[in-house]
Amino acid sequence: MATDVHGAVTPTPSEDHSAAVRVSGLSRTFDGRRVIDGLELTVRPGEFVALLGRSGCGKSTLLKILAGLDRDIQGTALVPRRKATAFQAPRLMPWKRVWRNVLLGLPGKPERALAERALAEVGLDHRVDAWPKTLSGGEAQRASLARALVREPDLLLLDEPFGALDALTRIKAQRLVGELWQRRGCAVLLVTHDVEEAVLLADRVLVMDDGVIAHETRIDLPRPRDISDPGFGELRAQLLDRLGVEAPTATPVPAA
Ligand SMILES: Nc1ncnc2c1ncn2[C@@H]1O[C@H](COP(=O)(O)OP(=O)(O)OP(=O)(O)O)[C@@H](O)[C@H]1O
Repeated sequence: MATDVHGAVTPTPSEDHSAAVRVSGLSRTFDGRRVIDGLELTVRPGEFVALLGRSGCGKSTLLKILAGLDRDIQGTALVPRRKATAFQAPRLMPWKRVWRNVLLGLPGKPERALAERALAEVGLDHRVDAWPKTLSGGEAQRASLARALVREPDLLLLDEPFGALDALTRIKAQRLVGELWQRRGCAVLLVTHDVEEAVLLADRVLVMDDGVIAHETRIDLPRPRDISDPGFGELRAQLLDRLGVEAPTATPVPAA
């Protein structure tokens, strides 16, 4: 069953299994400036979509709207009732142990075992009783992912979840998200600044500009993807070009 961002149950999407996100004519204005301007977007169930775009183009605004955190909109944004988010900052409550953070906000009296299972899925079974301040950056981000997974989402909204991680931890976290997505089969919308990350993980990469989806690239490379594959490099270069960034080239070795 899908709801719109105002929480009203829509008449048709419960039978409409063709989309996990259906956005139409969406606009959001801040101080007289239209940051999102008649945006159209459809994400299929189980699809992994990455969203790129220059800083300030409205990516996080779109994600907040889809998460139901910003309702001051025009147009429609239909999303599944079961959705979950993970942001760049893990947002763990420091006064609650990790497992309690994972269950935070769930209705009823969810059992600890539920949190334990989700924490095991992200490789944190040994940190169930830890306090958030004792977690490393990568562990905190994985706890935040466990909190999202425990909701069994049909749609996972990720806003730069790896942005603050060091390079090695980031690669591990990307791999984990790829595995979780394949195992869970939920749709993912990932906001990122990292073109390589987008090509590595997504079925489709969207570029946002001027308040709309200005460009889309389908990534048909087989998984698991290899960044040294020529096809990977080609797609990365195309997307960098779209973003107005020159792709790095090998530095010529000066003749002796
Ligand atoms: N609550 C707000 N009040 C006023 N302006 C806002 C508000 N939220 C966002 N904006 C403005 O809307 C524009 C889009 O912001 P948003 O955070 O969505 O961009 P972004 O594409 O996610 O940027 P970045 O890649 O730097 O995170 C920015 O110019 C921002 O200043």
